[in-house]
Amino acid sequence: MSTLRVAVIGAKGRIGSEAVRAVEAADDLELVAALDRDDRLDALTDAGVQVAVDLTHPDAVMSNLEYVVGQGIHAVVGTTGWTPERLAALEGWLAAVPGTGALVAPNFSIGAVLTMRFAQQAARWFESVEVIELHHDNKADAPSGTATRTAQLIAAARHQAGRAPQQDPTTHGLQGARGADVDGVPVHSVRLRGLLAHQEVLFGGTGETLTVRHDSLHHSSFMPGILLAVRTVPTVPGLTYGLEHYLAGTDGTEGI
Ligand SMILES: NC(=O)C1=CN([C@@H]2O[C@H](COP(=O)(O)OP(=O)(O)OC[C@H]3O[C@@H](n4cnc5c(N)ncnc54)[C@H](OP(=O)(O)O)[C@@H]3O)[C@@H](O)[C@H]2O)C=CC1
Ligand SMILES: O=C(O)C1=N[C@H](C(=O)O)C[C@H](O)C1
Repeated sequence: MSTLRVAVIGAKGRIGSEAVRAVEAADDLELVAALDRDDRLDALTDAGVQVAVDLTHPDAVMSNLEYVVGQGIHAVVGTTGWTPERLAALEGWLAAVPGTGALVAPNFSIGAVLTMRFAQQAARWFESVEVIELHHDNKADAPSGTATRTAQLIAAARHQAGRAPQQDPTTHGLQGARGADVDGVPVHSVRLRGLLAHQEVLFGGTGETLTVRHDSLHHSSFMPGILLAVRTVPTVPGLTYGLEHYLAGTDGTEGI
């Protein structure tokens, strides 16, 4: 059986080290490069890498991807900090190397992908919605990539349903008390030692609330999604945003 030659960039980090172990344990994948800060990216070409997994830092990911995609290496990206401008830049680099694919996944865990989907479905039925994300105390970015994407999806679903933007009644208070505004959806970020990655989406209507909650309790929760992405990305040229696009059909159904 021929194996896919894989690299992990950010290999010494919390999720990167788990990804190294997951790739090494997969019979159909071969870990041929494990890079971290200060390692040279040309090691990827020297090692004949076919798929590179970036799990680094919002400050590092764009220069990494410019090199990776420029070399025609497929990219699986879990690193956060994505903006429309960054996605457009990545799309431009991919267009210059036809046949090369990149997946940017705000979250690789199935539960988080489902949370986003359920939140999208619920969004049009409730007047109020707020997102609370809770993470470990070393996280560099806030709000989390997952919470940002969740709020964007909720806002788009509300807009599509013709729902008016939420009105914030606050006239007195401290700056920041109502969280960050992501497309009109308040997003609150908690950073606490002992946590890993958690999210609640709170919906409110007349006399009722609905809470959709997801908890990643260990970095192993992200591994099935990363391995699926590594195996799929060579078959999907161009930019894909969100693991849900790779899940369709994997269990014989239409996907989520
Ligand atoms: N999409 C998803 O499902 C998930 C995404 N993430 C995201 O992944 C990213 C990493 O998270 P986490 O593992 O917790 O962070 P860590 O800080 O634990 O790991 C990042 C690693 O990348 C290294 N690094 C920094 N810059 C570079 C560079 N230019 N080249 C190579 N390596 C570099 C860091 O080195 P140093 O320590 O020296 O800075 C560190 O070893 C974050 O953006 C996080 O949000 C995390 C979990 C799940
Ligand atoms: O930094 C993390 O830990 C995580 N980052 C991603 C995010 O910002 O959404 C995914 C998950 O929440 C873990």
